[in-house]
Amino acid sequence: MAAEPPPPPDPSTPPRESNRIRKGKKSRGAKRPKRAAASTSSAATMMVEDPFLVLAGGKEGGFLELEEIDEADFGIFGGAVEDVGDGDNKTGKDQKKKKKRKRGDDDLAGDGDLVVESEEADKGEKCLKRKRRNRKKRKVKEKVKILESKEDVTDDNVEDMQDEKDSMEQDNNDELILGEDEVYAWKELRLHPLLITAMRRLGFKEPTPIQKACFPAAAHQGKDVIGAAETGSGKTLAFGLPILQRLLEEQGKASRLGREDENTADGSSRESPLRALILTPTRELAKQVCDHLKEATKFLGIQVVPIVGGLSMEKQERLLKRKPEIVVGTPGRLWELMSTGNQHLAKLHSLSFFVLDEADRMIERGHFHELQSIIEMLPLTNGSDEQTVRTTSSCETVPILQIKKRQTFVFSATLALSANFRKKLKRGLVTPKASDLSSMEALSKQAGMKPNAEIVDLTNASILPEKLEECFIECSDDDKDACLYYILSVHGQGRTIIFCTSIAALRHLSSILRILGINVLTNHAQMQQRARMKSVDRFRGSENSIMVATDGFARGMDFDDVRTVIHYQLPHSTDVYIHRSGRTARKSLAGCSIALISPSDKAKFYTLCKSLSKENLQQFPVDHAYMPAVMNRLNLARQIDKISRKNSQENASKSWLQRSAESMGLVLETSDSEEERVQGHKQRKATSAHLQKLQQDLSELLQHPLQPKTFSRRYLAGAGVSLLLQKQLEELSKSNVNGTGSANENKGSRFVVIGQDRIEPLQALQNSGQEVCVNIDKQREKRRVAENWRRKKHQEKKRTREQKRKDKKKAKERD
Ligand SMILES: Nc1ncnc2c1ncn2[C@@H]1O[C@H](COP(=O)(O)OP(=O)(O)OP(=O)(O)O)[C@@H](O)[C@H]1O
Repeated sequence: MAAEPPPPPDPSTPPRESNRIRKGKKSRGAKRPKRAAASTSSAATMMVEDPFLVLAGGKEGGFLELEEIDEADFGIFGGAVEDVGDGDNKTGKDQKKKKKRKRGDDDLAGDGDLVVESEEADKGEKCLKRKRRNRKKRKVKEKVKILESKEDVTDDNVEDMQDEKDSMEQDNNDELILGEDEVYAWKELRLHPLLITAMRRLGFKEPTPIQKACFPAAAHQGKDVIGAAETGSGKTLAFGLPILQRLLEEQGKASRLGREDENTADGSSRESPLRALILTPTRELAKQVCDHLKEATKFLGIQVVPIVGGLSMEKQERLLKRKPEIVVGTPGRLWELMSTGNQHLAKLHSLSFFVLDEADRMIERGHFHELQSIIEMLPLTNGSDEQTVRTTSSCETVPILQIKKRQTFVFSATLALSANFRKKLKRGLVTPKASDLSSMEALSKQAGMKPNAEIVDLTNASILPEKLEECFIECSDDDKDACLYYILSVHGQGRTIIFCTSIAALRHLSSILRILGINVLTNHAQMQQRARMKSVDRFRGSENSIMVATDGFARGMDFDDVRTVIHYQLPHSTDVYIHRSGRTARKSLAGCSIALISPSDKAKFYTLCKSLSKENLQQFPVDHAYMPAVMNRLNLARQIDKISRKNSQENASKSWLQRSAESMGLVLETSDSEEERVQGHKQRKATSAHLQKLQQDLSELLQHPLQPKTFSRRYLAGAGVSLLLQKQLEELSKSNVNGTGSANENKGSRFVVIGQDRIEPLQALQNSGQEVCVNIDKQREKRRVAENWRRKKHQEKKRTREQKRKDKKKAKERD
């Protein structure tokens, strides 16, 4: 097993660097992405004291404690727990601001000041309000939890709970982003009023095409749905909203019939049966779908819980005891709980929705057995449309509701159905064997898909996001690290995902990048589930975070504004490439996907381009002047990595030997002679000194921003001087005028480093990317034409030479 990556060489190492202005035309960067703008002015003021400060990278992401993750998952009202931490500090600041405002009023500040102050006052007030609300919500949640855990719920308690819920609803109204008349499109769909409010709160003005296409069939006509649309198109709510609509309609019916009161009085109001079971192929996706649905069900009193492997089973059993209506999980853990007789999961007769998300992935090897077992547990769906469920278990009463037949939703980013699938379904011709889940058709049929299912296929030839810009860099296998480091340190701005196909490559890469002072997160199948969830949360938490992940991360994960996706290794299939690239350019934002192509990747790459019908692709512009500096650092990092790995492997095997000996009650004796021991000691000392030296050298290099070979400290380029640079120059000249004349004393030896804001990969590509033909057939044709031309030329030359020789010979003979 590979050792854990070693820590970075020096904690003081600046995490990431910025370009510097240099002589020549390369100072592009006049256009800046919006997000960087906020930091510009503060960075400029920092520069005079410590020019390198402005070069420091982005802020670290919030590191969620496990308990926090758990709380966020399992909130009663379905909403994620809002950030109420460090409230004291912030409140303190707010109070200070308030005082300041008061003083400002008294001092009768100028107009501009007043505007700023009143804006601040508004902000402060909003902030306080939000905090009060959060505190209140927390209290309510705690109270509800306590009440629910009590076995004897009294009428008073129930009334209290209702009051608190009412006040939450009031809060809900306060949080609305959109006005009532802005959500006309949802009303047209006849979405439940409470869901419309939820959409207003989420700021979702209108349904996405897949939601619009699925909702009427699923919610109003009660049909099964097979849905396919590009990644990031809102598939979660496409199946989520019909589920919530029906649950809310049934709640409404029940309360109209006065049954809710009855149930509440006997304390079983929250003991609802399982109504929707959503299966996802990965744990991360399950958590994401769950969080997304929780967002939508906030204030609705519908519980959604995630059931995934890798987390405590006891805790999940406790969660299921709360009888959540919606369970989102992965087949493995769900089946584990079902097969051990979990009562809530066993009540599948009450199930109204069975959902398979990312179904194409689900049918890949690995999930077969559990998926098959779960599907076999499902009651048959061909009962009557309206069946009354009265089943009771020994200890619980299932509310008597008119439960319609179960609906099946199968969603995916790609749709691999035969042209006559619907006909086959209708005629009952899709008759998979009991164990056949190898295709979407067989899976859909086995899951109970009915013949009148709605098939919504919004995929088209190019299912990659519209605003995605794809490009590639041609390099040797060995240079992939260098290219990657170049992108991250020269351009790297914004959230980035680096995809590897193998865990070994991921480990190597993340270790090297960390040694180079780039703080990367990792996510792969051999990590502990909690660690994976933490890394996802940290990735979400910072807008400059970098994730190195394997393909498990490629599907369905939804992050705000991932700016760049880098394919360090090419995926094995076009499908995975689409999913990987689809992590960026979501929600109509632009994004960039860069593939690193080594000679051994070429054939695969051309096939991929062909299957995506791409004739030309842009080449990412790499400024080779940076490469010597990149290679310097990389060579040091590789040496450090090699030594550290060797050391940690030795330590691991030594401690294993010791542990084994101890467990057998043996004393470990070394067979080494005294001389060998001394020799070994000396060698270790020398290695450690060498390691230290390497680390020191690297950390010295990392203290300076990466410079191109042609960089001159004496001259500034006139063109393309960015706003940040202009401000820094202004500051610099001011500080010189203000009497820090000592700088002039020794002009030759002193220089000032000026931070240039970086341009992100997408912008670099747009500025100077070059289109290259990636159609292998065309390339072959071109090569053949060129070859023919060369051959012809060669023959022509040969003929001329021959002719000349003959002419000479003839001339000689004549003489
Ligand atoms: N109607 C809407 N309006 C605006 N944003 C929406 C709407 N519906 C969903 N979203 C947002 O779009 C993003 C993508 O949604 P979702 O994760 O459901 O996409 P997806 O199709 O499942 O993607 P993937 O195939 O990658 O899983 C989410 O952040 C979600 O909040």
